[in-house]
Amino acid sequence: MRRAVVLGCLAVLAAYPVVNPWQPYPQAVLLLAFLLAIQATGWNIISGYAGYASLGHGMFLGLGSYTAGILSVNFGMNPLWVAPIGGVTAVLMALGIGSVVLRARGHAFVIITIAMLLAAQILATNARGLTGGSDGLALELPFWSRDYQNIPFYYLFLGLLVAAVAFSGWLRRTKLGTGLVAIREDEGKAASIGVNTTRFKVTAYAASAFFIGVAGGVYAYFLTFVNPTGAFSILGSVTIVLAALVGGRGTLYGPVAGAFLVQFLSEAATVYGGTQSRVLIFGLVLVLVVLFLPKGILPTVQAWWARRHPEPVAYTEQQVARGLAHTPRPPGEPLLAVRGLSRSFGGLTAVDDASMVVREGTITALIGPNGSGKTTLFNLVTGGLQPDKGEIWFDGRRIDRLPPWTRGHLGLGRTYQVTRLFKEMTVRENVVAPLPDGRWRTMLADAVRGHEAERAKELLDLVGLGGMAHQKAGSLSYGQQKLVELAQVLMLEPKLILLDEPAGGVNPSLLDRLVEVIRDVNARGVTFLVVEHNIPLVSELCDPVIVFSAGSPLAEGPPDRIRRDPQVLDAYLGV
Ligand SMILES: Nc1ncnc2c1ncn2[C@@H]1O[C@H](COP(=O)(O)OP(=O)(O)OP(=O)(O)O)[C@@H](O)[C@H]1O
Repeated sequence: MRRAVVLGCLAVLAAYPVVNPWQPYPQAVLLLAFLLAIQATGWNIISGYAGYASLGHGMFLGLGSYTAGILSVNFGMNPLWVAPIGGVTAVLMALGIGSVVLRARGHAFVIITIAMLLAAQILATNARGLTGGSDGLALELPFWSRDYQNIPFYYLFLGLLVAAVAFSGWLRRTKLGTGLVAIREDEGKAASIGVNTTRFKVTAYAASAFFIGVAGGVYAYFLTFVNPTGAFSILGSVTIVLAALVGGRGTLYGPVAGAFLVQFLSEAATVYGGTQSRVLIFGLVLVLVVLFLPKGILPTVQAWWARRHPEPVAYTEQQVARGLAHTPRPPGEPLLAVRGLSRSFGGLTAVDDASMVVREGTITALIGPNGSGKTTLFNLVTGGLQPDKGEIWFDGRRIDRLPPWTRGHLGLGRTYQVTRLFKEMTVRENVVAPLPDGRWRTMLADAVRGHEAERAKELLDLVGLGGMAHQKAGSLSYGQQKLVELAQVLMLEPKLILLDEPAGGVNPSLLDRLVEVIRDVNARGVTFLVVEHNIPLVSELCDPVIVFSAGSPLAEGPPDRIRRDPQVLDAYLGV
C-alpha cells in the first residue's frame, strides 16, 4: 500500500514537466520543494532517528554551494560536475564537528550547530579572496539551451531526493539505524548493549550531510550565484526543522511530506502576503504542530489508519524449548573479579572497598538489604558509573576504564531492575538492537532480514514470545518485558549476564518461564550474577550466594549455609 502510494507520487512528479513543459513557475516551486525535502531527509537521520536536534543544518547546503562555486570560479570547472565534492566537504565538516561535540550527551550539540552556521557565514564574508566576501560569487550559466528552462534542474533535484530517501531508508533498516533509535530512546541503555554511541552519532551526522552538500552544489548552479547570507541563512535551517516536524520526524516519508507542505505554504505566503508574512506563518504552523500534532502529520495519519484497520495480534504464548535438562556445571575459573572497588555519592559510600569473584558456569546470587550497594556495583561493572578506586577484571582483562559498549563486546550483558526496553520500537527491533562487536560490517548488517533477524527470532522463541515480535515493546506486560530484555541481552552473545531483580513485579507463571530460560541459557555455558530479593527463588536457582552489606560482601557460600549464617541474619534483620 505504502509502496504503491510512493511510486504513484513519484510517477506523477516525474511526468509533470513532460505533460506541462511550459510552466516554469510551478516547476520551480516543486524543484524547491525537492530541495527542502532532501535537506529534511538528511536532518532526519541525526535529529529524527538519533534524536540530536540540529538547528544549523542549512550550513551543509551552503558548504556544498561554496565548494562548487569556488571550484567553478577559480578552476573553471562546471559546478554540476563538482557538486559531489560539495557532498564530501559537508561530510568532512560534519565528521570534524561531530567528533568533538557528539562525545557528550545532551544540548551542547544544538547550540554548536547554530554557532557553526553563523561562524560559516562570518567566514564566507571575510575570506574575500576565496569567496568574494559579501558580494558573493557569480557562476557560469547552465550549459544547456534556454529552451529547456529549469527542467534539467527539476530532474536533478528529483533524482537526488530519491537517492537521499533510499539511503535514509536503507540506513534505518541496518543495525546502525536501530542503534540510532536506541540512542534516541535511552542512550545509557544503548551503550550497555554494545552500541558505540559516539561513533553511531558521528556517523549519523556525517551521513545526514552528504546529499545536502551535493544538492548545495546543484543549487548554486541553479541560482548561478552564492553569497554568505543566502547560503548560510538561519531561516533556511529553521525551515528544514519545521518541514521534518510537520511531516513527522523519525519516519522515512514524514520529512518529505512536510517539506512539500511547508514549501507550498511558504510560496503562498510570499505571493499573497509578502516575504515577512512567511516568518509569521512558519511560527504559527510550528505552534500548531507542537500543540496538536506533536508527532507530525504522517505518524498521526498512520496511527489513525492502524486504529481503523487493526491487525490481528497473536497473543498465543509459545512454550519454552525444554530440550536441555539443567546439569549444574562445576564452577570454573574466575570470570569476573572485583578488587577493592569503591564508589561514593557525596558523603554516602555506596560501594565500599568491595572484593569478590564470580566463577565461570555458575548462577551466582548477590543478595543484601535495600540500599546495600548491589545496583551500584552492577553499574560499576558494566560501565554506567566510574569507580573512585579499585579494579574490575573480566575474562582475564582489566575493564574498569573501558566504555560500556566495549564491555558489552567482551561479553558482559545486563538487565535492569526496572526494565529499560526501547518502548517505541517493536519487540523484534529491541532484540536486534544489541551489537556483539564493534565492526562496521556488524553495524551495517541488515537488521530486519538475514542472520541478525533469524537470531532475534530464535531468541524470542527461546523466551516464548515469538508471536509478539511485531508489537511495540511498550504494549507488553511487565513480566513479558523482562523476558524480552533477557532475549535482548542474549543477542550480545554474552559470557556473563548481570540480572538485576529478574523476579521483581513478574507474575508466577512468567516467573517459572524466566527461571527455566535462565537455567537453559546457563546450561549452554553462560554465567549469571543475579541480584534478587526473592530468597526462595535464590535458594532454588543460585549457588553460590554472596551477601552484600553496607557496600561490600559480608558472606559467601551455598544457599543452605547462607540462610543459617548468624552474620547474614544480623545484617538483614538488624538483630
Ligand atoms: N546516582 C546516585 N546518586 C546518589 N546516591 C545514589 C545513587 N545511586 C545509588 N545511590 C545510593 O547508594 C546507595 C546504594 O544504592 P543501590 O541502589 O546500589 O542499593 P541496592 O543494594 O541496589 O538497593 P535495592 O536493593 O533497594 O535496589 C543507596 O543509599 C542509594 O540511595
